[in-house]
Amino acid sequence: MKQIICKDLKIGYEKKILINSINLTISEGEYWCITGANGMGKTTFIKTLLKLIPSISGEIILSDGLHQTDIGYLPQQKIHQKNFPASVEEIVISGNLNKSKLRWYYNKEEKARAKQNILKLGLKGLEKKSYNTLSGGQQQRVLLARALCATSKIIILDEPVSGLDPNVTQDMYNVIKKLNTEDKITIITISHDVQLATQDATHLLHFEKDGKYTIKLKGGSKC
Ligand SMILES: Nc1ncnc2c1ncn2[C@@H]1O[C@H](COP(=O)(O)OP(=O)(O)OP(=O)(O)O)[C@@H](O)[C@H]1O
Repeated sequence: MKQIICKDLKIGYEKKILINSINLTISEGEYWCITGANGMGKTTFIKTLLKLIPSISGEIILSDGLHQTDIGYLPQQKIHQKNFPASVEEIVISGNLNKSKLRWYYNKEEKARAKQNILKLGLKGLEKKSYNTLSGGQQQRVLLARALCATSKIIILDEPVSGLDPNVTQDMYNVIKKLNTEDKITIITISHDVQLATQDATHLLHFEKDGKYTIKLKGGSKC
């Protein structure tokens, strides 16, 4: 089932076009990995998909009843965010805010969903801990559990393993792979580690200089 269709999508900022004419379709259950050198426009692309910034031209079509709120987002963590003074359970349950914005409390299902995602991400026992006392890998799991409270359809991740040591990095990739293969969640992730990231990806979107890009499918064939 098609979920996101980009048609002649031109991305960038005022007077600065980064990628010209992106044409691609992301379907349910796919795992897209976006690579490219620094400054090529990877983060700009996902922010454009998330409608956090406007495109220069072209279209992003959400297909088959998908809504913008069905797209979960794990942003790149900035240093000051690592010191956020809230508990694990408070952060995870806040993933429901998009849906509950007309209410000032969380309902039963939202609380159950938060509990379930805490379990799924191996955070049981850490619920009352303050986020700023956790390791980098645990913090990423908390943010992923939060994103899962917002959606069970698509998750977009901006460099989810940045700053993690190799074992924790592999752990994080395993968690993401499980969400993709077992829960059928569509994954769109940015990575600098092409080899590790593409071990699980079904599609490799590579941004190049001069506004160009390539798409490779698992197994190496181009499309
Ligand atoms: N708000 C902004 N206004 C203007 N230019 C911006 C803005 N944000 C980013 N840029 C510029 O757009 C270009 C692409 O940035 P982007 O963050 O999308 O690259 P990236 O491929 O994700 O890089 P990295 O791998 O370093 O994270 C860079 O030259 C950057 O300086």
